[in-house]
Amino acid sequence: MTGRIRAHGRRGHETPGQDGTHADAGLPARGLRFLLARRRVLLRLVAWSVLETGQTFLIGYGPARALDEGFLRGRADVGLIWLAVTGLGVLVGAWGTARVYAAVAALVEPLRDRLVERVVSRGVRTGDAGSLSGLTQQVEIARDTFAGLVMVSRSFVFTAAGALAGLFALAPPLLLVVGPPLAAGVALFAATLRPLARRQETFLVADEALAGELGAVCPGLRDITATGAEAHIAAGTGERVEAELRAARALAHWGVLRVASLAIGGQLPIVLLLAAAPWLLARGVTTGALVGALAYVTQSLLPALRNLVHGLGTSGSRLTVVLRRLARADTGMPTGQPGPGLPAPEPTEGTPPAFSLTSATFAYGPASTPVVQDLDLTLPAGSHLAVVGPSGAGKSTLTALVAGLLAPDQGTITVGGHTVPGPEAAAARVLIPQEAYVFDATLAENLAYLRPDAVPEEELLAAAEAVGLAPLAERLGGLGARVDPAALSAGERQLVALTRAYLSYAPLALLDEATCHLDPETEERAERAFAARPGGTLVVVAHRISSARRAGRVLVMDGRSTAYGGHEELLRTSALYRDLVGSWAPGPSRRRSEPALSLRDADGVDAVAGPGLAGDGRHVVAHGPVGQMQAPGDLRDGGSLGREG
Ligand SMILES: Nc1ncnc2c1ncn2[C@@H]1O[C@H](COP(=O)(O)OP(=O)(O)OP(=O)(O)O)[C@@H](O)[C@H]1O
Repeated sequence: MTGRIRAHGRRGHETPGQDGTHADAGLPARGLRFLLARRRVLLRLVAWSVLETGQTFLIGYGPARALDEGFLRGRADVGLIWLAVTGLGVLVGAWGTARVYAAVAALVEPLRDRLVERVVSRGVRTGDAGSLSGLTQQVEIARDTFAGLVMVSRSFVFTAAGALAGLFALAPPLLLVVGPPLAAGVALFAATLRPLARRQETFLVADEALAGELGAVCPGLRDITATGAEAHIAAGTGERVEAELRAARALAHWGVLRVASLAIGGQLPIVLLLAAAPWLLARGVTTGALVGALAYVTQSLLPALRNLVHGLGTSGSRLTVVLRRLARADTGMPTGQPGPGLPAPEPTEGTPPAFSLTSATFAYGPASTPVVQDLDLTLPAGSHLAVVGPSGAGKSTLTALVAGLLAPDQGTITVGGHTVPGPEAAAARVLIPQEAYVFDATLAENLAYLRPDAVPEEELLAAAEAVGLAPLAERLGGLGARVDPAALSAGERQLVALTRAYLSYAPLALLDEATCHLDPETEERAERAFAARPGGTLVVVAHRISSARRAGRVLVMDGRSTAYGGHEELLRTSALYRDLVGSWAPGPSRRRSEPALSLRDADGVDAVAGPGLAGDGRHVVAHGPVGQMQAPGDLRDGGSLGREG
């Protein structure tokens, strides 16, 4: 078979409650306790930050003095000395900032260590390696974000202190011009902080939910199409896109206020200083002081405020979300709601064939040799067909055409009387590929995924029993047990996928080597269960002779030539089929005296065949080891093949 996708994705359905977006009263108190326990580090941080205050002070004061006492009085040497003092101040400030980083590390690393310790001990206790790796990643986010927050908020406080002190030292009237808009901007920002943080959180949760959804969906696109779940997946993903869009809009509305606070607190003072220049000069404010004030606003206050607004506005809420999750050891695991699945097929007048190909031709490229050419094949509802052929003969291509994954270049295909491709046809078939799609949710959610309705527990258990999943279900801990796809063997995943398909309303089941990892007995049980679905049709791309024997009809594919008939008939008529049967591992030979199937032709005359059956236009009554089909119409015959090789 061609490669198939195994998606281990999970369907995250995070709600604010689950995600910890509601207030967690313990968190601020714990944060305060953490800081108080590190008073010495905090003191060191303050001490080094004071150097930054001094640097800020000099950024405005130095140039002001250089102008007023130096350059404007024709004393360039004095001006240069003041500029040199300013430069020295900047150097000392930079040295202080480097020490600040070390102090911040001393504050942040213990937080990280403590969080890692908690996360790891929880992971060791629960043995939940997947959640452990997710949580440690969140710890790193928390560490980086916390460090960023400490830096920007500290920087704003000490820069603002230095700038305000400088303005006062230069000329107190300058404070009257710069102070009120700065205070108004900071007040507006403070007022928007909480609502903005809530919206930021909502956005983050919506963003993660969408990313989780896409992470789960994208690797399984082929399987989703194969199982006809496109509409459901599109609806689920669409909801998440909408949720993120709504969250982004709400965030943007509040973001406008954030920009306004920056404009009022950081940019308005520049305009006011320029506009009030005559008034200030008239009150004895010197030119140098005016230039110094402009330097404070443009070089210190505005950048510090901008960092605060962006840093606290974005990182603050991110940190809150992450810390809450870590505090609750909650990574937002999914609730994994079962999807609406496939709609029940519309009841139709009469019973259309399970599928029908009319002059179907398909090639993978315009210049390629067709894999399927001019094929007419009609399979009555309720049949059991095995598709066999050497590797590369086109078996998967045929199932993909019937499933609507590929479109024929010529001819038409219908499933359940509905044209392929189309939603009705998609709802009438389920394709189970070789690589089974199992997702990280409960077993019940995995099994009921293709059902639009709530599936009673008894039905799930009955399906598990029929397909052969029951022992695994018991071992996993029942229907409510969480399934870790990576912890299942390939065969176990196939059993889960088969049971899911068994429970779906799609009457046509296409098993594209979907049982290749099962042992022969389990494979037989699963195939028989599918064949016995009332009104169900089973198409199996067979990889064992036993599969072909069990099926009422066999389609032999070999490039562009095909042969169609019962097992015995094909043994007589198809050299390729004889070769294939010979090359398959021989099972214990059946005694010819023990008929596997008895055939009753259309006139009610019984005929006896060996393993398998033969002949068009016959009804089949099964008994004996191969004939344990239970459902009426299980091996109903009547398939027709327009083109035989
Ligand atoms: N996506 C593709 N693009 C181009 N050629 C393809 C593609 N998929 C299959 N083919 C070719 O089409 C032919 C039929 O492939 P297909 O997978 O249907 O065969 P198969 O009978 O299912 O083989 P197997 O038993 O090995 O899985 C092969 O020659 C294969 O190389």
